[in-house]
Amino acid sequence: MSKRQIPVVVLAGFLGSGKTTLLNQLLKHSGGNRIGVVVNDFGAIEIDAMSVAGQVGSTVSLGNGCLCCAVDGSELDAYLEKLTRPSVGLDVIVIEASGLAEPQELVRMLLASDNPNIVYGGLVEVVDAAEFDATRERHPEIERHLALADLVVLNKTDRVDVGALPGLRASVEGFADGAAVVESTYGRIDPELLFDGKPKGERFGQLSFDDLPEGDLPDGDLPDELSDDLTDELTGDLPGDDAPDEGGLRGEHRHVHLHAAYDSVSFASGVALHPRRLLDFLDGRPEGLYRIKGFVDFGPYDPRNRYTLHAVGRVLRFYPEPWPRDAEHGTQLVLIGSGVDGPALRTALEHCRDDQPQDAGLEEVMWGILRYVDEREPEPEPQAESLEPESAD
Ligand SMILES: Nc1nc2c(ncn2[C@@H]2O[C@H](COP(=O)(O)OP(=O)(O)OP(=O)(O)O)[C@@H](O)[C@H]2O)c(=O)[nH]1
Repeated sequence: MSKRQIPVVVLAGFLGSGKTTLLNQLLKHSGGNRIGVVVNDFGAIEIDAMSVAGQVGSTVSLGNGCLCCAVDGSELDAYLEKLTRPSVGLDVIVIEASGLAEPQELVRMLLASDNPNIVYGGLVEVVDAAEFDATRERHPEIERHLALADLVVLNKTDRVDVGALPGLRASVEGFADGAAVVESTYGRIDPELLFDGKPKGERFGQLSFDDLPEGDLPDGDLPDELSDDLTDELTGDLPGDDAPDEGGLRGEHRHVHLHAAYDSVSFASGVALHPRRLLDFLDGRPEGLYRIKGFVDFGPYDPRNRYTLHAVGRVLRFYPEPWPRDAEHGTQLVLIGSGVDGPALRTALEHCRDDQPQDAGLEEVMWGILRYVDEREPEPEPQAESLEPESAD
């Protein structure tokens, strides 16, 4: 009797494009589908894993470092093995890649997996509409990612002039090589696009090893010493199927990865941060510091709420929400940037700590922060009841 294989969808997209937001939308409006989630954070503190709704149960976290650099994908295989046990009863698994992952490496791992219970379900690439041109200029690799996508979600259209949207969409479609492009705000897409329904007449879930070399880095873009190796790899040298090449180009140096140019800095503090000091830090953040995310504790300045902080490029937002019951109060931040001075950033954040609050209770201390407060994205009408996931074990 043939068993139904569980589709595994890769959710990719550059830093801050809206992957976690989209994933949370899917989880809330799953239409009765049971979704397993694998989250891959780039920083040492697993902010994404903590930000996924219903994170207990069928969510597993592959933290600290891009999954695309796992040489043989064995860690991923181990998690997929757990998630695909019949007792878990999942209909679909979504892997949220880090914002710097190379999607083709993840796709390759899935295609190479010998887990008989899964089938590769396609690559969804999330694009920040407002940042698309700037990101592409800095990282032309994005064009390559779009070419591999089965579905492109042009997200944050609310941040783009209505008049500019058709041109932007046409540009994205030009790179997307026939894949469906859907526009969204706050990741609100029809969940059917990922589950049963595939965009009619368009490519979805058809990628195979043969497709992966296409649109990948041409030799000319690579340093000479890397190009032969990459060509080998793209022409069928599957991850893990030859002897490790210690000290050679295998693993982290073998392919040119987007995240090679980025560093992450993690900062945690049990001492509350002073709102004004943090704001000064954020106002003066260096240009290369593209992404900041995490949770901030302003202690006595707002004892009821924790503040989720998101900076994407120059956009800064705080989202206050009551501290979860029993949550230990504290600040946890991940900062991701290119050409940034990690120790200096950490020192600057340490200076934001407020050991002896002098002006606690003075409302105006929070005013600066409140200028950046965004209401949580408005909820659309519920489309279906959500389903509480079971434990993966
Ligand atoms: N204006 C606007 N903001 C959005 C939209 N979608 C997401 N955001 C915001 O963009 C920020 C980043 O969103 P995330 O979902 O965390 O992005 P991500 O791709 O998971 O980020 P990384 O995992 O760091 O790569 C958050 O502040 C979101 O609320 C949108 O459609 N419009």
